[in-house]
Parts: sequence; C-alpha cells; structure tokens
Amino acid sequence: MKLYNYKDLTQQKVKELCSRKVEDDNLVFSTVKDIVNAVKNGGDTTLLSYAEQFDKVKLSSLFIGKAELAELAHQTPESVKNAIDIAYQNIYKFHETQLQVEAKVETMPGVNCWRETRAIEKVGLYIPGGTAVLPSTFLMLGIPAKIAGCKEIVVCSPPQNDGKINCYIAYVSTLLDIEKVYLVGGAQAVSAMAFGTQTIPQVDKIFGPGNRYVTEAKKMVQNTVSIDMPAGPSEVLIIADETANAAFVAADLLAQAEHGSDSQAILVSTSQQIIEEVIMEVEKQIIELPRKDMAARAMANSYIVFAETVTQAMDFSNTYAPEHLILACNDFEPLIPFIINAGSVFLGNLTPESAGDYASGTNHTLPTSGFARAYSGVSVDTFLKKITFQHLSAQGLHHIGPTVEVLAAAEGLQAHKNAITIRLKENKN
Ligand SMILES: NC(=O)c1ccc[n+]([C@@H]2O[C@H](COP(=O)([O-])OP(=O)(O)OC[C@H]3O[C@@H](n4cnc5c(N)ncnc54)[C@H](O)[C@@H]3O)[C@@H](O)[C@H]2O)c1
Ligand SMILES: N[C@H](CO)Cc1c[nH]c[nH+]1
Ligand SMILES: [Zn+2]
Repeated sequence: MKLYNYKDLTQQKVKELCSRKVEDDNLVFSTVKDIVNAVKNGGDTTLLSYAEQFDKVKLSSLFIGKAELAELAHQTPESVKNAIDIAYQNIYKFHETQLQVEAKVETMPGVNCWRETRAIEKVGLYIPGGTAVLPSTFLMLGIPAKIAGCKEIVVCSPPQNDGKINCYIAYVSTLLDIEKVYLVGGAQAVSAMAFGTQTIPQVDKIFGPGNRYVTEAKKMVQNTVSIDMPAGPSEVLIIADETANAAFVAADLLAQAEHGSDSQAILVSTSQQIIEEVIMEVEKQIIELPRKDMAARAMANSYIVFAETVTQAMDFSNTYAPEHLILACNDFEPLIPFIINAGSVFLGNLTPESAGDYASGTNHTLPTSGFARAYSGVSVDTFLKKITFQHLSAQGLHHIGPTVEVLAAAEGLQAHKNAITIRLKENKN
C-alpha cells in the first residue's frame, strides 16, 4: 500500500486519490451498453445466451418457483438458518421504525397541507452472486421492501453452474415469501428488470449492489426506471489514532478488500506507529485468506494517508466520501459532528464493519465511488414515494387567494390567476 503524507498532498492529488478511476472504465461502459441494448431487443433468448457466456450454464428455465425454492431451502444447515433468522430480526427491528406518519400542517387558516407515503408498486432486487453469493443482501433489500408494502417484488441473481441458486438464497426467499427468483445476473439482469422481457416483469425501481457491470447498467437505465443509488465495489476508510488496535484495523481493511479486486481499503492515521503495525498485520493476515489474490489486488489499489491531526483526517474522509467509515479510536464521540460524507459509520475499536454487513440491523446497501456525498444507503424510505396533498376550505380560499392572484399575474399566467378569481367570485363570504 502506498503511503502519503497529508500535508504534502496538492488539491489535484487529493482529487486523484478520491476518484476511484479504473483504467478500463470505458471498456466496462461499452460492454454494458451492448448488453443492455441486446437484452432490450432480444429478451429471454438473449438472457439465455448470456447465462451460457457469463455463468457457464445452459438454463432450461429463467426462474425458480416457490415450491422449488422451499425444497432448496431445506438444504440450509440449522446453524446458518439460525444466523439468518437473527439477522432478519435485527434488520427488521431497525427498519420498521423508519415508517413514520407526518403531521398535517395548516399553513394559513383553512389551508391544509400534508404528505402521505405510498409504496413503489413494482420493485426489482438484484442479489449479487458472481464471486460470492450474498444472501445478506437479499435480507437488506427484501426486508425494507416488505415493510414498505411493495406489491410486486422481482428478484434476480446469477445462477450457479447447476442452473439453480444456492440454498441460503432459497431460505431467505422463503422468509420473505418471494414467488420466484430469476436466474439472471450482471448488466443483463438490470436491463431485463428495466425494460421487461417475455418472462421477467418490468419494474418501477431497481435496487441492489453489484460489481462495475451491474452498477454501470443501473446508471444507464435511469431514463426508463428509477434506481436506489450507485452501489458498486465495496470500500472502507478507517481513521485510526494511537488508541487503535492495528490487528483489528488490518482485519477491517481486508474484510472489504476481499470483496473484489476493484474494492478499496483506505487507512488514514495520525500515528506513524499504528501505520507500521497495520502494514505488518495486513501482510500477516492476508496469507490466511481463501480470497487472498483478490484481496491483494484490492490492497494494491488502496493506500495509506498520514495526517498530523484528526481534523486533517476528517477532511480527507469527507472528500473521499467512503461507503463505510470506521473511527478506530477510543474518543470517537467528539468526531461525530464533523462527519459530512459517509454511507455508514462504525464507532470505536470494537465495532467491525462486518457487524453492519450482516446482522446488527443497519442496511449494507450503500453508495460507493463518492456518491455518499449525495445519496443515503437503502432504507424503507427508498421503497416509498411521498405524495403531497392539500385542501382549501372557503376560509382558506379567501386567505390564500389574493397572494396566488398577485403571483400568477407577476408571472404573466392569466389562467392560473383565473382559477382563483373564478372561485373567489362564487364564494364571496
Ligand atoms: N455497495 C454496496 O452496497 C455493496 C454491497 C454488497 C456487495 N457489493 C459489491 O458487489 C460486487 C459483487 O460482485 P460480483 O462480481 O461478485 O457479483 P455480481 O452479481 O455483482 O456480478 C456478477 C455478474 O457480472 C457479470 N460480469 C462479470 N464479468 C463480466 C464481464 N467481463 N463482462 C460483462 N459482464 C460481466 C456477469 O453477468 C456475472 O454474472 C462486489 O464488487 C462487492 O464489493 C457492494
Ligand atoms: N460489505 C458489503 C457492502 O459493501 C456488504 C456485504 C455482504 N456480505 C458481506 N459484506
Ligand atoms: Zn462486506
């Protein structure tokens, strides 16, 4: 991992370090464009041929139905079922508090305004399954969709090479009472849910994380459907002071690095000693990992920044806008108000990011590539629309009417003014 000293970094260098630029970005864009258009035009036939090309499987059906999902779910070992059940309960508990009814507001006597929420009717969930199958993502998307009350939940995930999905995904689908899981991955799944095919229904909004192909496809179909956010390759930024535990920090960096070679794991530290210890710990821990090659490539794509003060460290972090921010220090409370851009924050030396990835209750579908500057992670809100309502009584009409007439006249919009005047004439008292 390259080491930088914050005080030597020019603005241009900070921008470059925070850019997440990857050399073959243009290639990914053109590949995804071809896939998205091919599925839009070719439908199911194209999906079947992409399954052969990318997932190395000749599918006899593009989906697995409820009965077969229940059968597959039976293969889940009890220990994993129990862990999934606990994660389910915690995620449910945290998310159900997000459903809130807002108060009506009387802005003037007789002028009442309010908002009501409605669930987005047809939602599409993408569950990654390329290098690792992520049933945890199914929980993170399915639970808020159910709490919100979405009517139709379409689920896509890449097939295994036996043409099925793994039993954990099947188990989660039974918990969520899902009708079908479509055996489609990558940009082709996003295109199928955006435009619809003979088999896969078109949805109103697409949710879920994925690799660069999935994320690029989500960005590309936004003229047709809405998306939750760009939630691409995982990333973590750790701010560590001298009270950090180097072995814990190294474990947290590697936890995100093992997701894929285009992940990033950044350490920003005010302690030279912690930096040296973390480098040694990373070298020690990485060789034990089954996914060490992938993690090593991600670590090569990562770096360390030495900052003289915690303020400098926070400034760098806010510019980077990480998906996950870990404050590896004992005295984290005073730092919280200075966090401006981050997807999800993990406080103190005993709070690993893995807790949030799986089971503490918060959502792990989070904005990457700096999109934490403007997007929030998935929540129940992401599955809802808020519709505004208003009602004017006769008293309200008299109070608001003259103001609207003047403003409409000022904008030169006579018909707008008339809509008030005509009512005021008929409601003189
Ligand atoms: N930001 C978040 O909230 C979040 C959460 C979980 C996971 N993730 C990220 O999701 C990603 C999961 O990636 P994954 O690859 O394991 O699974 P994936 O399901 O996202 O992608 C697999 C699919 O990508 C397509 N693909 C692979 N190589 C291709 C190529 N050369 N050309 C065209 N298409 C290709 C194939 O269709 C394949 O089925 C990781 O990067 C992980 O870090 C992010
Ligand atoms: N860290 C991922 C989000 O970037 C979520 C995840 C799922 N499984 C393990 N981790
Ligand atoms: Zn993770």
